[in-house]
Amino acid sequence: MAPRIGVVTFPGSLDDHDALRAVRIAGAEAVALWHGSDSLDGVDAVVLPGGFSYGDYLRCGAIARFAPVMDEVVRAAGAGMPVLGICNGFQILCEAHLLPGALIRNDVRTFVCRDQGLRVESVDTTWTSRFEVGQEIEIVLKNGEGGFVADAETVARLEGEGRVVFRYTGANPNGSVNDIAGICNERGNVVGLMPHPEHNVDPLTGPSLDGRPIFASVLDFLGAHV
Ligand SMILES: NC(=O)CC[C@H](N)C(=O)O
Repeated sequence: MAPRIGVVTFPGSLDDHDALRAVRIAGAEAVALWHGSDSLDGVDAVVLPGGFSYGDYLRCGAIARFAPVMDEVVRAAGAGMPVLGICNGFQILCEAHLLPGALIRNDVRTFVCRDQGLRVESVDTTWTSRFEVGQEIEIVLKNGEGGFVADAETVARLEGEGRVVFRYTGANPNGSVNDIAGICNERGNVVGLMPHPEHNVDPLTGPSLDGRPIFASVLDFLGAHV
């Protein structure tokens, strides 16, 4: 039986359908989950998609973090379930304290939308095992609040423990400390990144298929563990 991967829709989610599609393209069963639910419907992994949950009011992800479904996401993440937060999903993971640090307004003070070069820094996560360390990839970046910040001690710990998963290449697009584009938790089952791998899975829309290994990696993991 194919692993079941859930994608949570919050009011204001934008990229939930693309995430569901990316999951299907990878070969998993895609399960739509709802923010108001207190159940993860027995899924094997969860994606928090991009968008503008609750209209980005207060701060991106600050209200979504209190959605009923998040209690289950936090519990499942603690039990080792793979959880991926894409852009607004990354912001929600930080607000929920599943990942450290915060995402603040881009230093350029404008929304940034472009194809972004990234370097894969860690393949020791549930979502990146299919990449090579140092691999250069291209993934869509589109957000207004993508600047990753954390206190110096936290940044040093992330760097020292190999928990920086992706780094921007070329000019830093948003002021993220150390060019950080994505990080993981200590166990490597929770990953958050600002770029959108779910938009880079189809040759029709391109420009690359570099998002595919993210979803293939978790399928490898689930194939071995479910
Ligand atoms: N693409 C997104 O998920 C955007 C996230 C958030 N609304 C921002 O602008 O930063």
